[in-house]
Order: sequence, then C-alpha cells, then structure tokens
Amino acid sequence: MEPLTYFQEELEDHARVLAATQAALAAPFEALLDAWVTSVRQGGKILFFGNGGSAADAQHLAAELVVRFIKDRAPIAALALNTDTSALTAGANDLGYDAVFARQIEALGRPGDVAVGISTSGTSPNVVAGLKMAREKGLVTAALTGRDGGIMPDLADHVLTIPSDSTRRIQEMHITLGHMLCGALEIKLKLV
Ligand SMILES: O=C(CO)[C@@H](O)[C@H](O)[C@H](O)[C@H](O)COP(=O)(O)O
Ligand SMILES: [Zn+2]
Repeated sequence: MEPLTYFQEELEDHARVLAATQAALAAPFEALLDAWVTSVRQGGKILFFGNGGSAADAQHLAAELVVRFIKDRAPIAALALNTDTSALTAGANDLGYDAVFARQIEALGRPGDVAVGISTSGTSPNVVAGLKMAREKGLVTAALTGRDGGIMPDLADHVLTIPSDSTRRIQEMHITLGHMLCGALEIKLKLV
C-alpha cells in the first residue's frame, strides 16, 4: 500500500472509531468521571495500570493528575503501577508476572480509591488480577478496554469498551477519553 493511501485509510478508520465511541460511551464516561470526583473529594487516589502502550497511557494519565493538565492547580493523587521497575521486577521474579499489579494494589489500595485497569483485549492476566484484588479490597474498579471487553467487564464497576477490534484504534480512544476524564475532573473540581 502507498504511504499516502495508508495515511488516508488510518485516519478514516480513526474517525469511524471516534464516532462509534462518541455514540456509545457518553453515559459510562460520565459515571466514571463521577467516581473519580467522589474519590478525589474524599481523599482517595486513582491507580492506573496496563501493559505496553497501555502502560504508557497509565503513566501519562497519572502524571496529568499529579502535575497539571490544563492549568496549574493543587495536585491530584494518582499513581501508575507499571512505572516502578523494582516492584515490577521483584514481583515478576518472586510472585509471577500475573501478580505485579495485584500485589501493589494489595499494598497501596484503600477503599474509596479508584483502580483503572487498561487493556485493549480485556484479557491480560496481570490487569485482570489487579482488578480482582481491587474489588476484594473495596476499591472502585474501572476497565478501559476494547473488542468484546474480555474478562474485565465482570470485574469492573465502570466499563468503557471501545467499539473496535484494532489494538491501535482502541489505544487511541483510551488516551483521548483519559485526557477528557482529566479535563472534566478539573472542571468538576473547579480547578480550571
Ligand atoms: O502498544 C501496543 C500496540 O499498539 C503494544 O505495546 C500493546 O500494548 C502490547 O502488545 C500489550 O501487551 C497488549 O496488551 P492488552 O492491551 O491486550 O492488555
Ligand atoms: Zn501502541
């Protein structure tokens, strides 16, 4: 395929998935936003976790909340569980890779926090185990996923399943919705 054809087709596909996401996910977006607002107002924190591109999304979104998104403001408590290489490598080495997020949630999660598992397939065992542990510990659970949602919808109070089977398209919508959640959180908390 010619690069310029690829350019057109990728953006057209992106636009189709964007439109489908807009049509399908307004209500779950608002519900998850309310959960974030409640948690932050009560002194809770948002815990993000995922693999690969979703790990990048997790640390990106945690940084938006801790540092700044639209304007300078007080920090919002958030953490990405895929950024601590010592916890990740010791967890994987000693407990197994499936346990790397669950263990950190067991250590750091408190009732009222929101655990946000990010997985395009909804089946990554360590993300699934993280959500299970979050539920056990009384956190609010959220799944950013795609395809048919995988296993995550059964484990999450809030489910945003991007209507696409393409990993890259799902990831593009995850970061878009993640940015929008950060922006809407600032508006709701009247920080902008
Ligand atoms: O970014 C990409 C593909 O766009 C990859 O790094 C991708 O995130 C990795 O293959 C992940 O391991 C996929 O895991 P998941 O989304 O199914 O949980
Ligand atoms: Zn990617």
